[in-house]
Amino acid sequence: MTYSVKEMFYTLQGEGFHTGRPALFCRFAGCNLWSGREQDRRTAVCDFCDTDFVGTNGENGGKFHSADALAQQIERLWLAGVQQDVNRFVVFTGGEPLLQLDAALTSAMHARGFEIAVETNGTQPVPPGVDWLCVSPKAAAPLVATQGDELKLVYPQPLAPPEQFAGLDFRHFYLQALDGPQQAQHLQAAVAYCLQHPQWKLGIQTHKLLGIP
Ligand SMILES: C[S@@+](CC[C@H](N)C(=O)[O-])C[C@H]1O[C@@H](n2cnc3c(N)ncnc32)[C@H](O)[C@@H]1O
Ligand SMILES: Nc1nc2[nH]cc(C(=O)O)c2c(=O)[nH]1
Ligand code: SF4
Ligand SMILES: [Mg+2]
Repeated sequence: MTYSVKEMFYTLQGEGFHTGRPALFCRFAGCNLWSGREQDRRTAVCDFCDTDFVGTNGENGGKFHSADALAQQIERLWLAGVQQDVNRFVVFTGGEPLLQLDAALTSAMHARGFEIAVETNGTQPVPPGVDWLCVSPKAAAPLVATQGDELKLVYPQPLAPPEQFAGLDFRHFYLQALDGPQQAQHLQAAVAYCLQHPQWKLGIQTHKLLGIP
């Protein structure tokens, strides 16, 4: 298996349950719900993406020709970032990470002592070895990952209201305001929804507030 990685960076998890936790982010290239090209955004299944996941030209990006080669580079970047080597934590995201993440790579990360988190749109089967699964469903995309650790719904999506997901098997339910020109209104609406439906917590994209990657 060859893995195509857009970028890798050491930062704090900015979103969801593990907000604030130091993590090595591995952003895979490519997604099944958008080409990543602006001219295709209007017609994409997922049209609000805040991320550039095209190609392998980002910081520490590239093609890795085996699970071990990629795991070794993730470990190197982790070690380059930390002073105290504890609590090893990798977040696989993208693009859509479950187009590429496989059992060989989760095994190679576990062999190096990493806890593994995944940020997925929920349209792909989940490989074995994922320690923390965050599913972020998209309206008009089939949801196959109906259980996990946190469900993080970008809000509002008129065709994917929270009630559609409230019965699924997750430990935490977050509404994350849709970032864009209307973000302030979306935040207010998310606050109001959480107040009325205490099953849900407000999720903030804290890295954007902090100005960190
Ligand atoms: C860029 S996606 C990559 C992982 C995966 N493809 C997914 O959609 O979950 C990472 C997270 O950012 C969220 N996200 C993307 N665009 C956003 C936006 N404009 N506002 C708020 N959250 C957004 C996604 O829903 C997802 O939870
Ligand atoms: N700091 C930080 N936290 C994040 N949590 C999820 C992210 C993502 O793009 O998947 C992300 C990201 O891009 N940066
Ligand atoms: S599914 Fe995720 S990576 Fe793909 S376009 Fe949507 S937010 Fe971006
Ligand atoms: Mg992001």
